[in-house]
Amino acid sequence: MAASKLLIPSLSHYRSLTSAASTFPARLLQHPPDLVSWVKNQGGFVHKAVKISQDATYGLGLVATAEIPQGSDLIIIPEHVPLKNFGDGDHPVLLDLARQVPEELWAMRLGLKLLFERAKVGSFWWPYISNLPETYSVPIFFAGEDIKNLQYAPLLYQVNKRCRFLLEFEQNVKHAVKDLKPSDHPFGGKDVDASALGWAMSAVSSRAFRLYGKKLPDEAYSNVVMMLPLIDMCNHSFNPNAKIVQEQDKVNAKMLIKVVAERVIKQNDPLNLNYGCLSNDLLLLDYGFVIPSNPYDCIELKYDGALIDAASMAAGISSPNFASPAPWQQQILSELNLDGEAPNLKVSIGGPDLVDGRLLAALRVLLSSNMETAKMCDLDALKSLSAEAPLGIGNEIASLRTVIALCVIALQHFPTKIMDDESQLGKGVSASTELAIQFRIQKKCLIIDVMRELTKKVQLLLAKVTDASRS
Ligand SMILES: C[S@@+](CC[C@H](N)C(=O)[O-])C[C@H]1O[C@@H](n2cnc3c(N)ncnc32)[C@H](O)[C@@H]1O
Repeated sequence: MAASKLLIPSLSHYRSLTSAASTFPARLLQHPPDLVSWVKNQGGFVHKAVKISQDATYGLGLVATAEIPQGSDLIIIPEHVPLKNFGDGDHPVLLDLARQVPEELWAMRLGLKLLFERAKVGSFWWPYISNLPETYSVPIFFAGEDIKNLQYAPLLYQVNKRCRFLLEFEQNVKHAVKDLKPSDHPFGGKDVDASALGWAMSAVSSRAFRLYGKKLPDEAYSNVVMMLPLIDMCNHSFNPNAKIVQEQDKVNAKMLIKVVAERVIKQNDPLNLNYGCLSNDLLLLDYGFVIPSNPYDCIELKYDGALIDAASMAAGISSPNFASPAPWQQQILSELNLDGEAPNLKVSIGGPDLVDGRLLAALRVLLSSNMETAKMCDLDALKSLSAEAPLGIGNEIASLRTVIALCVIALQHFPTKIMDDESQLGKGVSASTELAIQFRIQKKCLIIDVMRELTKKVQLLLAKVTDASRS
């Protein structure tokens, strides 16, 4: 839903950690060491036709300088090269701080290790770290105005949460290191403020991969988050030409991490990995970019009887009863976890399913007056948009029209229209304002696309009703 007025903390007023370099995107060192050579010197492999290149939109990336056959190894890095989380023997103060980080902000844990290595004189990973971007385009660094420019409350909530965490964690870090001798100081005596913590968290969230770690007693593998030097120069595509593979080295049984060509890669093609089937919310929060027409993007709504009653009435349904369901309907809502002791009221519109299955099932059931049919119907069929009108065509038309009306309400919550957004973009705005406006344009386009798709479905159903009444 669109944003209400919130007091939004932001890290934008914090001074950058280092002086600005002249190249885009600025790196920690203006002339960092060559990463390809470093990986090779560490016993790694880099295909001779793979080079680092610069792109105006994506920053640095990897590109093929000649055609590369499908199945070729592109990069191999040995086990000691990835930057991983602290182990038991590591700095006790940092281990303790890492334990204070909530699970959902896992990137901060590895971020502490990254800051530790960044501050350490002679760090093994300095050739890698010095190649990292100096700044990130994630919304925690947006000015307050640009956070508001996102116009979408669930994302504002997440940005707010991250900013508050970083401001509080800054105090914890300061407290933890204040009485340490210089030789014990984990950051070489350097001040680590919320901006430095935000830099590290963003470096990790935008570049780390979740891979297999150690084999567990039950023969499964643990999950480990790692930063993969050079491999993390690959940019993202939902239609990637490369993938990451883990393999055991035949010589010393150590784990190798490889990037392999998934198909023929033509000369001058960028090497892309799929970072995951992520919504624009996650892409923006963790990586600082959005994908136009992202098939995994969606809008989040709260399942709320009064809101759905309003939507149903707007859709022309005479007396909907979402706010006061019958006991048998309430029973099905509980099975959908939309009612009961600890319901999950978060539902979504958009993404591959178009309409959240739980929302669709609830609409179908609450708009049905036929208890017997509804109770007999399989829950999976009720949740599936591709199931052919499981509770009848009239019920299906009413359900889909209600979703369309919910879309209209969601659209009305945005303070500006797409036309306004586009004209603002046309005037020339800062990079973060542009990103925020692109984000909200994409959300609005998504809603309109869903409405279009559902309207088509309603029209097909209406045509069926007309055909049936003629015959
Ligand atoms: C793993 S790094 C890739 C290397 C990075 N481009 C660099 O300059 O170091 C991920 C970052 O690359 C950029 N990026 C990757 N894929 C992108 C895409 N499809 N569109 C826009 N930016 C992208 C974003 O800044 C993202 O945070």
